Amino acid sequence: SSYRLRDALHPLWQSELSVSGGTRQSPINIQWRDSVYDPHLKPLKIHYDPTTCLYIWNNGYSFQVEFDDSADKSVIMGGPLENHYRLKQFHFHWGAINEWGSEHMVDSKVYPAELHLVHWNPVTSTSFEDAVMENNGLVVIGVFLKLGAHHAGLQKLVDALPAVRHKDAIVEFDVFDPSCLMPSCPDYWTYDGSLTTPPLTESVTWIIKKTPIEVDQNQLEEFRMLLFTSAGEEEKRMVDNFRPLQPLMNRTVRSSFR
Ligand SMILES: NS(=O)(=O)c1ccc(NC(=O)NCCO)cc1
Ligand SMILES: [Zn+2]
Repeated sequence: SSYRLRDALHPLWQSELSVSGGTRQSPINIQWRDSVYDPHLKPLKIHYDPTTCLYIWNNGYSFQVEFDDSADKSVIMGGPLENHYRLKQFHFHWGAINEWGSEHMVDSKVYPAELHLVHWNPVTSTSFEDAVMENNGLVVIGVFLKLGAHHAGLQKLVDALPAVRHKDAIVEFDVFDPSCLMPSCPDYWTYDGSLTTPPLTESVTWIIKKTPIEVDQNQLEEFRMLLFTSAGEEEKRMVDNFRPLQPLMNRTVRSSFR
């Protein structure tokens, strides 16, 4: 729709026009009826160790929670994956108002926000930075957020946001289990895509959960009080930090459910 076009020219994405030749870019609109049920897809297995949580910081695009990925402590496996992947970080994308904010869409339905849990393949890469450049080096689990009940698990994260209001602010965040942000429904879609912010590399196996989690208005408002800007600069609210939809091109989205 119209605001998507406006966002394509949003300062954050002026480089948008420079990514030429991409054949598997993200995000996409998932057309439920065009997705193909794949009976070979296994249930996703998630084992996060809350003590691997390190800190939360404002990287100027989003707020991000970083994990200790020096061992196979917080890992995912199963689903469409051939081996295990290590959790590196998670972050969110959201809008200025509840009418938009997610990166992916389902039948053109947009959610107010989207969580991304970013993992890398320690079997084919020696570090996250390497895996960013590897075909299928990364797995990102996408979880939609919808307006509804207060999310108690998220609140611990929200309470830390004032401490990372400005770009490059960082605060220790010791014990947090991101499994609490996962919907209980096991259903997901999966497709081959890319990072949605520079370097936009086409190294991501996306796993998009079908069922959103619920958060309340106050929790979304707290996201919108973060700033893109550093301390001392003219304040710019951190909102609309999502990339516009990208063409599906020659890709099929598979579903784990009928
Ligand atoms: N939004 S997204 O596709 O999940 C994503 C995840 C990681 C990155 N990049 C990243 O973590 N870079 C740090 C060092 O390469 C960019 C976008
Ligand atoms: Zn993201």
